[in-house]
Amino acid sequence: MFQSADHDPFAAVLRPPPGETPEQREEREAAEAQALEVSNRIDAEIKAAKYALKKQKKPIRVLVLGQSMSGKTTTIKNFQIAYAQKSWAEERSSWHIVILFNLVRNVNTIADTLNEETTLSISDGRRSTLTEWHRSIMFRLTPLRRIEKDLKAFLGKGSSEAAEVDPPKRPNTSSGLRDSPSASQLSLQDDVKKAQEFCIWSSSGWKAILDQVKTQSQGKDSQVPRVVRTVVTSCKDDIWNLWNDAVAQSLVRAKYGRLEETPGFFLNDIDRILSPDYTPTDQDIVRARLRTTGVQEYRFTLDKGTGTARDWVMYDVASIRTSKAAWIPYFPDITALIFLAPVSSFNERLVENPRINRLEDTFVLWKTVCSSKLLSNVQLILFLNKTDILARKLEQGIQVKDHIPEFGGNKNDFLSVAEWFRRVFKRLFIDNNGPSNRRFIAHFTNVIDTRATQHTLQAVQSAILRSDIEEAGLM
Ligand SMILES: Nc1nc2c(ncn2[C@@H]2O[C@H](COP(=O)(O)OP(=O)(O)OP(=O)(O)O)[C@@H](O)[C@H]2O)c(=O)[nH]1
Ligand SMILES: [Mg+2]
Repeated sequence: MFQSADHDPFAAVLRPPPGETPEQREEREAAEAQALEVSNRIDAEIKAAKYALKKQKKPIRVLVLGQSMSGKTTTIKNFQIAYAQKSWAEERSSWHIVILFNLVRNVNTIADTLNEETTLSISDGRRSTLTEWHRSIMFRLTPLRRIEKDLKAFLGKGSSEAAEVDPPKRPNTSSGLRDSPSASQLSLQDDVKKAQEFCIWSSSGWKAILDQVKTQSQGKDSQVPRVVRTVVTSCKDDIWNLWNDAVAQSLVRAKYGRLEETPGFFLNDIDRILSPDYTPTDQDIVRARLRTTGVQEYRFTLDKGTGTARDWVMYDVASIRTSKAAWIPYFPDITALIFLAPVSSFNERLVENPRINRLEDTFVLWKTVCSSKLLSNVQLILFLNKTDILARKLEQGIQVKDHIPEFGGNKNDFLSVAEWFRRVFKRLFIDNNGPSNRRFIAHFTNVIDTRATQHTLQAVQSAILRSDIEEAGLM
């Protein structure tokens, strides 16, 4: 209800005193102005102190580690979906060209297999399983060779797999990495030399590549995405017919197993991807494949669930295979390490060294991480990843014991196998953890399932924050 000035206590206080002389008025106004100035100064000081405090609050640093193709970058994409929606939305359309590149590679992989069959049949002196129909389709698909080459040039290093390129070499850069190891780490000097490659390459992360795509799409190379779309669209029927041909499928299966389960496979989505109004979905983006080279740094502000915002820096550490942990001293102040173990790889061999089983290689890397004294205060979080592919392989009857003899006569169903793998990782953790009192934390994941992964990330966030608080001695 309206109150008259007579009943308003503030109006009463602020009203000039009755009978105030002009001198008294001047004096009063000067005092009021001074009081206002002091109040403004205090406000500014509080603001500056708050800002300094915020700046002082160190970000939480998380290493993401695992062999090539284990799902490190895909895990970080999930963090971006959860905590950096704006930049995720901005990048969405740029993924289109990466997805087209993946699709073109799928087609050329099939064409390579068919070419091989032609060569082999000639050298074996037998009749090829291919017909004139195959040959004419392959002829019409030859422009896709040139398209793949152009796209590789357009997208840069990340578009070639590790086996296709020389190991990266570059001088060290800054961005949160230590310039040189401390005195206590001098024994690692030799390894450190080899670790030159573990520097942050701002030029090869997916963000840098997408920025480049954006810039090039506006500049002189702007015709590349348009030409790619036009050429691929003109080949669409041939691509679809070839992919659905029984002879081609059996040759591809004999060489690669199920091509549709390999990373960056988009042939079954060709209609959708080539439709004029196509925009990549979250699912398409997490399935797209771009290799990471060197070490990439990603920053997020995480505030969901905790009430207070906190900056996180995540390092996507690619190209790590060495069991000598030369790279460790380069990452100071790490709170947690997310380790990606692709459990579906139990029947695969390393591309770089076909004598080594991929999962056994992961066991070795995990052991190195668990036993590292430099990481002894770092909370380890294990993602037993690619469980969807593991389940499919076991359903197809692939026997774990044929590839990992220690598995022996255990049951070959998903639950038994997954639990057996978890126990192996846990045993390696316990045996190599030393005096550290950190807990064993493991999650079964399929990081291309963005919904399920969001739940895992919440648990991961809580575990990491808890570890950060414990380290600060607040618990
Ligand atoms: N089906 C399935 N695919 C996955 C999963 N995790 C990752 N992928 C796919 O596997 C491919 C490789 O994943 P990345 O995240 O690029 O692997 P990475 O560890 O970053 O590999 P590098 O950059 O070579 O070190 C991508 O095409 C992903 O979509 C998973 O849990 N299930
Ligand atoms: Mg990567």
